Amino acid sequence: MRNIESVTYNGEKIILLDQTKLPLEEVYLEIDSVKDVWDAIVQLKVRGAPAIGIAAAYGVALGASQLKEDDYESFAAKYEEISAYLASSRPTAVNLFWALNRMKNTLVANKEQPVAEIKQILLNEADAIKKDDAEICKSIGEHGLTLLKDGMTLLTHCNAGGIATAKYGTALAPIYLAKEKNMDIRVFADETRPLLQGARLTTWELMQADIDVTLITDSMAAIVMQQGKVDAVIVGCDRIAANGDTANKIGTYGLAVLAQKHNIPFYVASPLSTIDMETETGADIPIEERSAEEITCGFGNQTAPNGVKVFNPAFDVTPNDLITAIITEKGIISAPYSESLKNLF
Ligand SMILES: CSC[C@@H](O)[C@@H](O)C(=O)COP(=O)(O)O
Repeated sequence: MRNIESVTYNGEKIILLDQTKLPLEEVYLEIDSVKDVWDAIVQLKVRGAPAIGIAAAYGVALGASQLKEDDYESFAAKYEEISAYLASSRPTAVNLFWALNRMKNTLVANKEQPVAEIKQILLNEADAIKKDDAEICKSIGEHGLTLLKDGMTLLTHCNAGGIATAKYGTALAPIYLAKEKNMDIRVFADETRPLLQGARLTTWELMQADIDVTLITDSMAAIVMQQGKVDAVIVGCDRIAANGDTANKIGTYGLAVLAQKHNIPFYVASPLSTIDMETETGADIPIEERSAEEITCGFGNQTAPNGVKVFNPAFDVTPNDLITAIITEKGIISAPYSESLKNLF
């Protein structure tokens, strides 16, 4: 598998794979300001819950490294401002807040160190978050692989692959590991309106790895399931509430309903960093709403009348009773999720 890094740090700048340019161009941005990290997250140049967390961790570490304050109190006050700013970029993926929290804990744990030292410790912590994520994704892949059999066809939505994480992805990790074992796994990739993460990113990633992928529009998921062409659905997620309700890219809930109707298992792949035990149910998960133009004028092509009213939620919530199992780095869990999730921590 080609190692495509969506987020790296070269000692001076954050290097981001610009996911808005894919699949036509593989462009890497060199970022040296917190504002540019914020913009990249908002504009989905870097996207996918774990990758957003990694980018925010590097963002806050980079911002801290540029601060002039050399006493801890004033340094920490400025640090808080940077962290709060990055936290305001996108509301749904809990990994953003999880990563900023881990960084803050590192700051506080090292408050007795000289500020110059703390700056390096923060950069090291961002590196550690990224390194951990690659290992976590591999482990999700290993657990997920136990659910796959040679010859299976999976359906996935959005992009929960390597470029949405440090490596391997979450939903795509078992598929990559199956490929390493020469298993024959086929994938239907939903286009994923309106920003086409499935069409642009998942197909690109899987084709790079020589995995058999077939692109369908979101509205074709029903027919491929009805025709018996799908053995399981596997998706990533942006936040799992304490009762197992799961927020993921808009359209995921509909897929889960369809999967139930057709007796197809519906799997969610999730690192523990995406599980939010402080959010009780899906109703409490903040759902990002994005601009009308993403629907009326997608990729610069106007497809709706000027002034039309638009509703554009970026995520929906799949109720826990539609989820066959959640695949984590610590193993596969199933209902009742309130108990099985609690046992993971
Ligand atoms: C491993 S990525 C999991 C999720 O973040 C992914 O499925 C998803 O919904 C991404 O949405 P996006 O808006 O592209 O950031």
